[in-house]
Amino acid sequence: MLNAIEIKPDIWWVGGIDWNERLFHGYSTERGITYNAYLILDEKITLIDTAKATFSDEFIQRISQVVDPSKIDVVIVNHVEMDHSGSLPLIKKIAPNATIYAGAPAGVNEIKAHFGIEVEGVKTGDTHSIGRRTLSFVQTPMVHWPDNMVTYVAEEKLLFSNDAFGQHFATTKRFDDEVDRCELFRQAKKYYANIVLPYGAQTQRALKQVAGLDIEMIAPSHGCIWRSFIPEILACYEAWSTYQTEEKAVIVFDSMWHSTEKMAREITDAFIAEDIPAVLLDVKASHISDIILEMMDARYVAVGSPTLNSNMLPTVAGFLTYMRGLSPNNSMRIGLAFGSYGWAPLGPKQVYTELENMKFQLPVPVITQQWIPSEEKLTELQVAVRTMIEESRQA
Ligand SMILES: Cc1cc2nc3c(=O)[nH]c(=O)nc-3n(C[C@H](O)[C@H](O)[C@H](O)COP(=O)(O)O)c2cc1C
Repeated sequence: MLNAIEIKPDIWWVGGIDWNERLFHGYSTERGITYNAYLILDEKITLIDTAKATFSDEFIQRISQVVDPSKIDVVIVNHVEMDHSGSLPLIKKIAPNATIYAGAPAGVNEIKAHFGIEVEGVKTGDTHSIGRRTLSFVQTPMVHWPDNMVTYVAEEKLLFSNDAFGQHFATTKRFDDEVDRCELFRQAKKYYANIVLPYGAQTQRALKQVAGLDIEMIAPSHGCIWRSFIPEILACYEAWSTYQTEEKAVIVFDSMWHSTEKMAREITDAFIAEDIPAVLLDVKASHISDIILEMMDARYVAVGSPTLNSNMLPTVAGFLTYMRGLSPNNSMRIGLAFGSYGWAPLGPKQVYTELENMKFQLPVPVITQQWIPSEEKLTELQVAVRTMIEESRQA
């Protein structure tokens, strides 16, 4: 087993590593997950967050390598979701005299609802001395649950950021500069796209709140700790939370007999012909959480479905439902709906209505094709792409 790791003098990583989790509440986690918890040895022995219940054995073993777990005096619950709080009842049993703190009122109420445990509430601006160090709390509601908060230790210039700045990335390495940088930022972006995306305004507020803090280390509750690339990840969060897009097209489709696929390929080629990077994704082959990752910074999004039993294909509907929930501020994006049909073009029309409801700019009406795409239809698609690009350039 990987031992507890000292991340600063007397501050230890004691979390769990979930090497083989591949689907985490509908999010494909191809690199696994870590549940990070941290132990501070001070006059009051303090635990920052816990681990998913199924990882409580390794979590307790790691704490035991550093200190007798029954000696824990203080537990901070930055977030009540059970991947971080699942081992709280066990800690409460092992260290019954520990004082547990969570954000008030949401965190306090959620812990009671999950575990029937009464805890102390803290609010933004509250501080708690644990000896040589003082913990300061900043509530960051809806980044990504109502209870979220971060804990700052000024003496260490250390921010325990919980889910913010996290990545689903199982590794024996604990720091950003010890792992492949491209993979690290890809996983940070995928995490943002699938977890934090609906909460851009709240993330902006949280970024402003922590902007005044002197930070040399950000220790999230998932993945690697940031110490070498803090300005870079802060810049990413600034861009992602303000929904910045770039000249990039994502074409998403499903197809039974390749007609809609042929249309999707034509659209892709039309973007490439205009020197715009394009990504072609069949929803059968790509997980929706990866499609959202690709889509997050794309200015152009084309979605295609044929008609099946008077509807769009369920795979495409699933993707659109997922996108709707993540509400990625599509008003900055130019959309296109397309698809094939046999006798009534209801599938592509439904796609169009969905994109319209999600506030995409739609300069071109839905493009439908009865049965197999004709040469004229393929030309119409090329023209549509050029219209989309003009629309963007005029804005
Ligand atoms: C099981 C099945 C159900 C279909 N239902 C409809 C329908 O309700 N309305 C319609 O217009 N076409 C329907 N079609 C025809 C397809 O939409 C048509 O073959 C289309 O060209 C398929 O596009 P694709 O090659 O992209 O899959 C159906 C086809 C299949 C195989």
